[in-house]
Amino acid sequence: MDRQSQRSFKSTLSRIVISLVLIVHVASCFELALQLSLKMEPTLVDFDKYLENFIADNKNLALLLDYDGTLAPIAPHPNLTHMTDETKSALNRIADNSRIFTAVISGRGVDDVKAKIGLNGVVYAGNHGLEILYPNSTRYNQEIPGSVSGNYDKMVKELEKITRSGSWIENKGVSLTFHYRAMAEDQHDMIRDEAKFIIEGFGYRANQAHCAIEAKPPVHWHKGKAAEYILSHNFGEEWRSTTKVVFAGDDTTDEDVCEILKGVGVTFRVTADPNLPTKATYRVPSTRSITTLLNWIDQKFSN
Ligand SMILES: O=P(O)(O)OC[C@H]1O[C@H](O[C@H]2O[C@H](CO)[C@@H](O)[C@H](O)[C@H]2O)[C@H](O)[C@@H](O)[C@@H]1O
Repeated sequence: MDRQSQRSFKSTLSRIVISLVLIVHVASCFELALQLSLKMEPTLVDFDKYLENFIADNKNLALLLDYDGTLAPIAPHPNLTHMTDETKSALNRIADNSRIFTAVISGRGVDDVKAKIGLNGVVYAGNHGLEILYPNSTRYNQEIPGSVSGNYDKMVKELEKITRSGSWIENKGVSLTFHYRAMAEDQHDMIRDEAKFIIEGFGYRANQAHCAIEAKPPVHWHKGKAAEYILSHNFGEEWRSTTKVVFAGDDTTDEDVCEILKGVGVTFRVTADPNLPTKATYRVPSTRSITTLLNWIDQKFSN
C-alpha cells in the first residue's frame, strides 16, 4: 500500500470509529430519555389529559383510594407510614367537599386504616374490603363461613412456628399479613414459600404483597367487590351511569378494583415498573403522583 492509500485508509477507519461512537452515544441518550420519561412524575397538566374529558359532564365524582403505597409511601413497618402534609391537606379538602364521595379501601384492619387517615366523612374499607365502616359508624362485615374461619387461629399458630428474626404476623382478625421485609433478602423466597404452604394448607388464599404474603379467606369477595358494594350503597344500583369513579392503588389486590371499573372509571396503578402488567388505565410512578392527582381533583371541584 503506498503512503496516500495508507492515509486514506486511516482516515476512513477513524471516520467509521467516530460514527460508531456517535451512534452509541445517541442511542444511550435516547434510552436514558425513554427511561426518564417513563419514571417522570405527571404534572397537573398531565391529569388534565387523563381526567378532564372524563369528568366533563359534571356527574357525581367518587374517589376510591388505597392507603399503603398509594396515599402513604411504603415504610419499613406498617406503624411508620404517614401521608405527607401536602397529601393530608389535599385529602382533607376533598373529604370536606360535598361534590366528592371519598372512600379508602385498604388491606389493613378497618380501624387501623381509619386511624391512619383520621378523617370523618370518608367511607373506610379494611381487610381488603371484608369490613366496611361508614361515617355514621355503621359497619358491614362480609360473611365468612365457619368452615373457613374455624381454621384461622390454627393457621396463625402454624405461621408463628416459622417466624424468625425479621418476619412477623400482622393479625387482622379475619385476614392476616405475614411480613418478611426485615429478613435478609436471600431468605425471602424461602420464607415466602413456607408461609404460602401453610396458608394454602388451611384453605386460605396466599397473595403476594410488598415483602409480605396476605392470607385471605377463600370467599368471593375482594377490594373490587367492596368497591361495587360501596358505590351501590351510596349512589344506588345505577352508579355506573350516574357516577364518575376514579381509583388509585399500588398492589396486586388493587387490580380487582381496576377490573371492576374497566370501561366505567379511570384507574391509576402506582408502580415504578413501566412493564408491570396492570388493568389500570394509567401507570404513575409514585405516591407523589397521587398527591398531584388529589391537588388536581381539589382544584377542579373547588368552586
Ligand atoms: O391495601 P393497602 O392499604 O395498600 O394495604 C396493603 C398492606 O399494607 C401494609 O403492608 C405493606 O406496607 C407496610 C408499610 O409501608 C410495609 O412495611 C409492608 O412491607 C407492606 O407489605 C399493611 O401492613 C398490611 O396489613 C396491608 O394489607
